[in-house]
Order: sequence, then structure tokens, then C-alpha cells
Amino acid sequence: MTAVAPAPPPDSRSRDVDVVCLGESMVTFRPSGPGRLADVPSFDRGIGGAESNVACALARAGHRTRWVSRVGADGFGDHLVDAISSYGVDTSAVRRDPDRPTGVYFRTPGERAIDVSPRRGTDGHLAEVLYYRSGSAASAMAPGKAVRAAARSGRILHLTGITAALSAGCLALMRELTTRHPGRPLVSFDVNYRVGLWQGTTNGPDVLAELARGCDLVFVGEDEAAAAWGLRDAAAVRAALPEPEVLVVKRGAAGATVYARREAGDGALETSTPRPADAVVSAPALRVDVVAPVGAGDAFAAGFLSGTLRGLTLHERLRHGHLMAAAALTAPGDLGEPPRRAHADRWAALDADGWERLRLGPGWTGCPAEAEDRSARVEDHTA
Ligand SMILES: Nc1ncnc2c1ncn2[C@@H]1O[C@H](COP(=O)(O)OP(=O)(O)O)[C@@H](O)[C@H]1O
Ligand SMILES: O=C(O)C(=O)C[C@H](O)[C@H](O)COP(=O)(O)O
Repeated sequence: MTAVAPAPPPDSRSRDVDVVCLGESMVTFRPSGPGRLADVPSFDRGIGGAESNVACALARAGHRTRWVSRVGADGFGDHLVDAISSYGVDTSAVRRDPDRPTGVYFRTPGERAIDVSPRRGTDGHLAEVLYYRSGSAASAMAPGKAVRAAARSGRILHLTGITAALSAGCLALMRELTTRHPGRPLVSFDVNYRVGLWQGTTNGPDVLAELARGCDLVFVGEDEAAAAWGLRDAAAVRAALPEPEVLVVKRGAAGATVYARREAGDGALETSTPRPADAVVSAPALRVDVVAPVGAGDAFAAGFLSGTLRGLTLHERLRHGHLMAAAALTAPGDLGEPPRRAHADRWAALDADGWERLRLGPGWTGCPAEAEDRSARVEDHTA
């Protein structure tokens, strides 16, 4: 068996980026027209992967980001590295594996089932998600000196629960990276409970809770907290997960609530000794004409992380999360084009009425040259 090609030495780039995102990305195939996977004859290729989605959105928002992963030494691996690099993400720590393939997944439009017994059928609004990632290059990630150094090369390390489900080696790596020790980067974790990836195991939810407890900033959907842990609302999630300094509970279109130790609140990136009391801040989501729900959670995390890096208030961080999510929701694939920072800052500072009047529609795709055009599509009645 051929050895995995070594990545460049990472030591020279200690903390040289704002955010490192570590996890598997896949080439994604979405049906070119309506229908079930059993029926549709052709697909559009894209890229997907929770962590690289966050990296791409953060890079578009002007932050220095690095994606750490493994892909096959194949054409799909080339495509992923090229596509993710084109967003401005550093891919120098991505290793190419000549023996294992790049992961692939097929997905129809609609919401993802996060319940083991989804209430709606595939002819309703639930997506069919078919993974071809077992034995993939990324699933061979495991603890090691190079990956550890790369993971620690930013101010923030962003991880998700998806990685923990990929293999025993990936789980061991996640456990290592979420172990608390002095001097580590701020560790951010999106629970991303993927029922399909945990099938055949009984302890997925326990593992996810264990990993979340080792992190500084945790994102979870109220629906996935209910499906994974049987917790009924945001307050119950906080009661069950008091360890993270910052906990964000998302409620889709209804908004999101952040619980933060007071020291971790406005302005601070680094956190300090927890106090018993939390700051609790909620913000309603934007009104959005949804094109495709996929990628909204990743985009939300990117917006919140961007606000964290910029030292914005908790309320502004939530609103930047909602704005980034809206960009993803109004694009067909995982990634949308985020609003320009000047616009986002102005909208994030609106009063409740002004925010309520914003409405985002389709059209937030494309390249930076379309920024003016995109901003014109936002019905901003406050100007
Ligand atoms: N229907 C919607 N309208 C407006 N915003 C939404 C809607 N659905 C999701 N969002 C935004 O996307 C964010 C993530 O939603 P969530 O349902 O948790 O996504 P995911 O399931 O992809 O993780 C929400 O916090 C919100 O900002
Ligand atoms: O690896 C997986 O299982 C994935 O699902 C990768 C997906 O491209 C994103 O994670 C989109 O996820 P959402 O933002 O929750 O819609």
C-alpha cells in the first residue's frame, strides 16, 4: 500500500490564520430536475461538507481560513481542492490519499431528516441523502503530529459532529482536539447530528454530547437536540450542556438564542473562568424566500464566527449568522454569496422593526462583481 503523500510542514505557520475548519468534504450531486433519486436521469455537480462550507463562507467574509482534510488522489479530489481554494481558503494542509477515494454524496432538495422515523416521505419535503463516503480518504484521518499542528494553526478551530461518525480514527482525532488544555485555540463545534452516519451504533448522541462538553462555542438546532437527546427547548439544552462558554441554539425560521458566560460576551474572543450566570440573547431570523435549505446551518455558524472574530456583540453575532444563513438559503447549493460587510453591518444594527422589514429573495448567487446587484435585490425599506 502506498503511503499517504505528506503535507507540507505545518510548524512554520503557527496561528497564521483566523479560523481552521477540519472535516470531510464531498463532491455533491443534486438532481438537475425534480424527482426522486430513483427517477432523475441527470445531476448537477457541486461541493459539500459542513466544515469547508464554513471555511468558504468565512473566507468570502474576509477572514483568513484554512481547511484541513484528506481527499483522494483523484479527479474529485482535484475538484474539491480547486473549488474550495477558489473561495480564498488555504488548502495547503489537505493531504492527498492515493489509496482511498474522495467522498461523494447525492441529495434531493428539501429538509434533511434528523429524526430516526421522519414524519414526511420523500415525496414531501424531506431530502433523500445518499452517502458514498465509507472508506473515503477523509475517513482515514486520525491523531498525528501534522494534523494536530494544522488544527491548531488558527485563532479558532471549527469542528462538527459529522467527523466523529466517520471512523474510529476520526473519533479519536475529535476527542484529542476537544480535550481542554491551556493555550489551545478557541474550539467551535456544530453538533450536526446526522442520523444516517450513526446507524449501526447506539451511542452517537452520547458521543456528540461528550465532544460538545469539551468545546468553547457550540451550535445546535433545537430540532436536533430533541432528536439526539430528547431535550425539549433551548433552556433544557443549556441545562444539559453547561460547559461550553458560548452555546447557540438555533430554531430555524424562528430565530436563535445564545447563552454565554458573561466574560465571553460582548467583544471577547478569548474566554475566562466561567461564572454561574449566563448572558442570554435571542434574535429572530430574517424573512427569507427559501430556494434550498441545505447549508443554512453552516452559513449561520460562519456568520456567528465572523462576528466573534470581529468582537461584535452577541446580538450582532446572531444577526450576522442569520444574514449568512439567508444567503445560503437563497442559493440552490450549500454555499451562498454573503452580503458585503458594509451592508451586513448596517442591517445587523437595525432596530427590531427595521430587521423585521428586511426580506431576502433568490439571487444571492454569483461572484463579487454582482455585489451591487445582489444588494439591490434586498428589499430594504429602511434606506
Ligand atoms: N425558513 C427560514 N427562514 C429564515 N431563516 C432560516 C430559515 N430556516 C433556517 N434559517 C436560518 O438558518 C439558520 C440555521 O437553521 P437550521 O434549521 O438550524 O439549519 P440546519 O438544519 O441546516 O443546521 C437559522 O438559525 C436561521 O438563521
Ligand atoms: O457531511 C455531511 O453530512 C453534510 O451534510 C455536508 C453538507 O454539505 C452540509 O453539512 C450542509 O448541512 P446544513 O448546513 O446542515 O444544511
